[in-house]
Amino acid sequence: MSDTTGGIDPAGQTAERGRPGSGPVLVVDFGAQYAQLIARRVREAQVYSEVVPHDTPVEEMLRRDPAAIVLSGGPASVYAADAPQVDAELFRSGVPVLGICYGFQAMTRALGGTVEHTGTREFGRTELSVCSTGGTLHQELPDHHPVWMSHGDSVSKAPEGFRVIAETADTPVAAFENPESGLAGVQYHPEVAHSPHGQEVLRRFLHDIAGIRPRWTTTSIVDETVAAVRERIGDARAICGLSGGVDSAVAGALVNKAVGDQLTCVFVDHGLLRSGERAQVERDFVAATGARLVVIDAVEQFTEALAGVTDPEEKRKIIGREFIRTFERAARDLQEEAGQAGERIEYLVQGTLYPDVVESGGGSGTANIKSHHNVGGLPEDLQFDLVEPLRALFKDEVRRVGLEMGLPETIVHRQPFPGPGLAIRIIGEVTPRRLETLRAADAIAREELTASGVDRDIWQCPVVLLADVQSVGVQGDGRTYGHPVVLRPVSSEDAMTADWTRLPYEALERISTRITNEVADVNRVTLDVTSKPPGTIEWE
Ligand SMILES: Nc1ncnc2c1ncn2[C@@H]1O[C@H](COP(=O)(O)OP(=O)(O)OP(=O)(O)O)[C@@H](O)[C@H]1O
Ligand SMILES: O=c1[nH]c(=O)c2[nH+]cn([C@@H]3O[C@H](COP(=O)(O)O)[C@@H](O)[C@H]3O)c2[nH]1
Ligand SMILES: NC(=O)CC[C@H](N)C(=O)O
Ligand SMILES: [Mg+2]
Repeated sequence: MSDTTGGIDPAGQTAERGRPGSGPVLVVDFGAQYAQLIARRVREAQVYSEVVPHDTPVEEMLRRDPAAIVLSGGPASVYAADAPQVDAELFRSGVPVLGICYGFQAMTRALGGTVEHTGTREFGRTELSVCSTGGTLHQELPDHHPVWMSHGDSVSKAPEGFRVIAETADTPVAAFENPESGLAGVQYHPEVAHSPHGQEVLRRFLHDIAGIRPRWTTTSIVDETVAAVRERIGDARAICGLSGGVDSAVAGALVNKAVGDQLTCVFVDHGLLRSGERAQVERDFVAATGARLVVIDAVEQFTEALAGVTDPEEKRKIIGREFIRTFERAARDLQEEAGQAGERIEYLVQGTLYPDVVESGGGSGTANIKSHHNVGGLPEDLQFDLVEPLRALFKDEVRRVGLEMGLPETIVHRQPFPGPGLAIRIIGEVTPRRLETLRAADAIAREELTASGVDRDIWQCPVVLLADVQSVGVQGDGRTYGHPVVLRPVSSEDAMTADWTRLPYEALERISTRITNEVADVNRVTLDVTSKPPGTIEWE
């Protein structure tokens, strides 16, 4: 992925002990539930971090000049025939390594210690006893404190040269370290919120054992990304797909800062937008950034391409393709405008975030849940070079970068709206009439939610039109046979998981009454009370 990031690996996270490592902290993913969470916690300790799959060869990892490596947990048993292994070469490279759970066990095995299936299993909250020999990882922590466990195998003997620094009632080797070689491991999960001292343990490893200077701050993200983008784009020209959402606004602002008016932002009106969206984007973004913006009318093109299509993945792929065709058209127009002096526009900037990548099946061994139009929905014949400076980050991280760049709260705290727009909120074929119905219902819901002051409590509230479902109603003493809409209010930190928001009944009542009174084809309003997982936020 490094070739599409626009290069946000910060330089200079050097290990003070003269070890290599001006690159990121690499989290090696052994199929963990929490690999991204580890990377995120490392970034919270102000050290840049990215996840790599466990089958990445050691030489390839070392080529990135990692500041340290964290081996994640995973479902396998280290001694199973097909269990993913750690190449012992890694431990000879001098790069500091922290093993977590499976990573701890795999590290033990690679270094000559013993892992056993002892029959003891620990799941959930477990009390950790810090050994009297102390150790760097648990320095200044209480002698007994809770940690989160999830394992069936245990380390029964630490490798030679390692000091056991913690135990639990059932696990005699719950953590070890060899700080002189920059190596340490823990059986528990320091990355989860249920290990209340976990962040301190990670910090000890990164700052004290690995000797990395904490310098990944929003200021450094901005400076380093701007420098990397400037180097990547050089004198060339670029366009940025701008949606009015926070991700593309921040990506556009970063690139604008890097290359100024070599960048033109392109907003596509595909006819799948919400009411008033186009005008709002034209007004707010230009006012906030001064960047150059062109608006392309592609309503007819998208309407025709989507005619007759009902399958969600097919819709997403078509939308991804048509977005790119529209960007190509915009690039051609801009080149023609510039006349002979204008060179080909090679770069396309997108506000892609990590959740878009992982849901599109772009993580290591992760399933394709849905093809986000800007990742899994891209056509194979894509001619642009992608510049995606936020590709490793989560939205709350991006919001902090946006604030650092001085973008207004109206943009930074805007609720997300998916690129495929209302098309993935009409269950069934997308037609102009159905779009109009949904647009009207959505406008009412948004208006009422804002009026009841809950905008900042919810992540977003899609309104979904069940266009292929009809139900009988009675309105004005007459029978109606209309469509239901679904309200899907969710709360979330990063869209990877979400809960349904308990909205005030009064707000729900006003939304329901107004939609059924004011929107002709809708005679029923329902509420989606499903968390994610098992549901997703959007219905398609
Ligand atoms: N109407 C549009 N015109 C141009 N580009 C778009 C449009 N919609 C989406 N994109 C591109 O697709 C990317 C992904 O969309 P996505 O909705 O995830 O991000 P966003 O709109 O920037 O932020 P948010 O998630 O807050 O809505 C955007 O960052 C942008 O580059
Ligand atoms: O730009 C986008 N292109 C897409 O194809 C897309 N699909 C979902 N989303 C948004 O991503 C977040 C997670 O959504 P799901 O729980 O439905 O997967 C939610 O915020 C969704 O609104 C998209 N955004
Ligand atoms: N969460 C983990 O990494 C578990 C490791 C290993 N599968 C065990 O059960 O012990
Ligand atoms: Mg959006």
